[in-house]
Amino acid sequence: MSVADLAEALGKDTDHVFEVMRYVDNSIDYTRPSSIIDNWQVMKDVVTKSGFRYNIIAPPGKKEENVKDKDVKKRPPPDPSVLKPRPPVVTIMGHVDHGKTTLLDALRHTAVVASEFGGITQHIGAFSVKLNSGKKNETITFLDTPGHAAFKAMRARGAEATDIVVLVVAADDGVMEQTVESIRMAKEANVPIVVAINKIDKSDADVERTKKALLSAGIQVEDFGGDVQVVEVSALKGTNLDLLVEVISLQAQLLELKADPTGLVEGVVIESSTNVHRGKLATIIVQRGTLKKGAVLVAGTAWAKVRGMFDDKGQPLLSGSPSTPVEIIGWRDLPSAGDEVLEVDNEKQAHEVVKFREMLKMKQKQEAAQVIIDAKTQEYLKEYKAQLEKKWLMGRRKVRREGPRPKEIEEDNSPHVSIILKGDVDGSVEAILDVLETYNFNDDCQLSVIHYGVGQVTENDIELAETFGAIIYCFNVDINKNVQQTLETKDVKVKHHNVIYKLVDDLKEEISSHLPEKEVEEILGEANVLQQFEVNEGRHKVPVAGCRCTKGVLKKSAFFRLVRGEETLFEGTLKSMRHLKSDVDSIRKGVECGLQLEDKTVCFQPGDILICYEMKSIPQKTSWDPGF
Ligand SMILES: Nc1nc2c(ncn2[C@@H]2O[C@H](COP(=O)(O)OP(=O)(O)OP(=O)(O)O)[C@@H](O)[C@H]2O)c(=O)[nH]1
Repeated sequence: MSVADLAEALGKDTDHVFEVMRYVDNSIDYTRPSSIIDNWQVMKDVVTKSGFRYNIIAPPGKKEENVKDKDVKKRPPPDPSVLKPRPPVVTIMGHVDHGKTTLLDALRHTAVVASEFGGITQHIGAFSVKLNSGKKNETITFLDTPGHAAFKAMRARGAEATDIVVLVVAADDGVMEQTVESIRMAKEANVPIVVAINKIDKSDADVERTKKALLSAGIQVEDFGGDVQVVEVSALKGTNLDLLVEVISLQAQLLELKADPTGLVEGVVIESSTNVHRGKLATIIVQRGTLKKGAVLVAGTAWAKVRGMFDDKGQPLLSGSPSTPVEIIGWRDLPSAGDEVLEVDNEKQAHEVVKFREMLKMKQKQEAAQVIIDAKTQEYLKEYKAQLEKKWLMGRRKVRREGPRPKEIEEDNSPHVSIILKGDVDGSVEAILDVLETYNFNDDCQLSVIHYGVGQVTENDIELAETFGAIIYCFNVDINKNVQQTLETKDVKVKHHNVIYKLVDDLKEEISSHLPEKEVEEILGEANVLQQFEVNEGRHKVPVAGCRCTKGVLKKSAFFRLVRGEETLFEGTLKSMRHLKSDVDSIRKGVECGLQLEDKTVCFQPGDILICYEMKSIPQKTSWDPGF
């Protein structure tokens, strides 16, 4: 930072910085506004002496590039003329243990049996069931992740992958908590329901009761005149599964499900996993376009160049049309279930999209972190202020924040200085208060901070100052015209400062001026005792010191101290001062004289010293050392 930069950061001019630097060590080299302050301590000192506080933060990173929106979005809705029928995508939902997994297994088994390839099914998150009857090539796609958690997760990401919900309700158990929850979620997503009343093979199965309970739960069962189809099945025994598939197919026909099989692929990730042999895998359901090998896909911040596609029987696929679950190999990163899948033109675009999305993600993370940091800072500041208040109240004996009551002032004649402190920012006021904290009341003058705050001087401040006889100290704040007018009618002192140490120096002077004057000795002269005489005073003989003035002057009216070696034998006034035979008022250096003390009992010896002094009153200075 240069001197000019620092001045700007402080909201001052460079003269201010140079002025403060006069009181800062090692700052002699910084003579021009462009001088770079390379000494950290100098920087800190200038800041604190200016009444600010500093925060140490990491240097700002590279300036954010002005990145263009490189994201890729879904295409606008297709022209109805290009739409082709597509299979329904079905999710099975229901209460715990009502038989979702068993039903899926049974349906998958049906699929295997019906499959022309045969082979072993593998779990890829979804599978297709070919209908035995009906139109040729008619299939249903089942999402192989039962339970509403998966459904919820998909919806939370805005992926409406499901066309029909099969609600499994165990006939022995009836409608339970998660049955109701599943109904609510399907309704919210506006997805039609087909009910599979399961476990009808069980002896305690009660289909009628279950239907009634469903009706109460808001399902318009067809037996009761509603439009929701109900199939009674046994997933375990395989009873009525064909019927269930037919009913689903019927429901799908009612929905007239269609999709655009042309153009760039759009889809949704159903499941993703890593396989030691095959690498990163993800099953997607194509929703638009037809997926081909070599296509480049983006899902969240992951991308893939499709190296291979497989169906749920592990058979390689050449293409994936809408509603078909396809397992894809070729992912560089694993996408997450529910991620929207979009085909892009080439790898370069995939890179750009991913980079852009990562940048957005990072930004969101930073913003979220900033919110937390801001909240923490606020919390810290609040705590800091509370502590400051507490500190001031505790330190009242030293420096009274509240100051004395007006009545106390009238009764209390001991020296005190009351102040009101107004500053431009919290930091400066607190910094000054911190300095005032170092004031030591041993000084015999009490310092009271009647009031402090941020902002301009107000009428209220003036009123307070008048009541308490306080001085208003302004740090970097002005007084507006109206307040100035009020001020002119009052006997209130206002002092302006914009450098802390100057404000403190001023306050020191103010405090000093309130201290009582101090009595000090002023040595006028010194005399050596040559011998003791005795003179008659009435009937008594009194001792007189025969001396020579060796330093300064001896004044008769002044005080004298008789010193013998280390010992002081007398302190007081003279009875008489003579030179030869005559009384004199003073004796100069080199002149001999006879001095008689007020105390006649004091005897003299040659070699004694008499010191002549006067008492003088001098103004006191406060001993307060604020540390700078
Ligand atoms: N008798 C009979 N038992 C069944 C039937 N369907 C499922 N079960 C049994 O009910 C129990 C629970 O079946 P699951 O398929 O695991 O139930 P789920 O709904 O998938 O359970 P969660 O995965 O825990 O939610 C198992 O012991 C099944 O064998 C059925 O039609 N008849």
